[in-house]
Amino acid sequence: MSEQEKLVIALPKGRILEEVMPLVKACGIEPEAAFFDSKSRALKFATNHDHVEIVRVRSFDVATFVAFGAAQIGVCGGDVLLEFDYPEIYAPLDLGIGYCRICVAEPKDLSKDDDPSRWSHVRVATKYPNITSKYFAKRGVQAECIKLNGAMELAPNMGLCSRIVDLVSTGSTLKANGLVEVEQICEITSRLAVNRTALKTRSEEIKDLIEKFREAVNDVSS
Ligand SMILES: Nc1ncnc2c1ncn2[C@@H]1O[C@H](COP(=O)(O)OP(=O)(O)OP(=O)(O)O)[C@@H](O)[C@H]1O
Ligand SMILES: O=P(O)(O)OC[C@H]1O[C@H](OP(=O)(O)OP(=O)(O)O)[C@H](O)[C@@H]1O
Repeated sequence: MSEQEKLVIALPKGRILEEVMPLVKACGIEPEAAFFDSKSRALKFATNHDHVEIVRVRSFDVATFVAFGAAQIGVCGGDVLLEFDYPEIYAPLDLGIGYCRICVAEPKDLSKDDDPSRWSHVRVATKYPNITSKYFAKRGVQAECIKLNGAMELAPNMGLCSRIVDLVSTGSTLKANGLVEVEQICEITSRLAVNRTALKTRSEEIKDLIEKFREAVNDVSS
């Protein structure tokens, strides 16, 4: 079988991977042993199906691989899908994993006398400049975004800005860095991401896989 004909599934190598693998297994897909070997430097893996391959990439890159058709299907956080907003991606299924929320946070001391409804301009450190700008634009607030790729919680303490927009789950990272949540932008879970062209040209196999994931999600939640 040529590489062209293979169905490529892109999975995120971070924290979601552990939660997504039971779903992949429930779909009847088992990656080769190297996938589970932390010493392996391989990035592309065969599976128990000749025509199915798995690539393991960074969470943000899953969306890019799927949008450009390098992978036909993938799993990534709703935060990533919102940030890129790729028209080429169809995200039909909430997988019910990777629960978190996108929030605006600021130092505890600042929050005591702060009133977010009076903001007209904010400088924000974030990994999500598009989500942040859109959110504040809707409220008529001009957002100046400083793009960071991690450790956003450091920014207010180091004079980069007063506020951040980041993912919050337990809240312990905010707390450990003297920050408090002042607004919630949206809730996030991980979703199945499908390339729209592939959905048309390889409709049967992709719809079949979406259905398998749907059943796996239902089985887990029932
Ligand atoms: N604290 C959290 N709790 C629950 N889900 C989270 C949390 N942080 C991130 N997520 C979800 O998991 C996804 C992947 O996050 P992860 O931390 O594994 O990778 P990353 O730091 O965004 O990317 P990378 O490490 O590849 O740069 C996020 O896009 C989000 O949907
Ligand atoms: O509310 P909590 O449960 O503390 O989780 C929130 C933290 O989790 C994520 O960071 P991650 O661990 O992915 O690190 P990074 O984004 O800095 O790489 C997010 O960016 C927050 O820093």
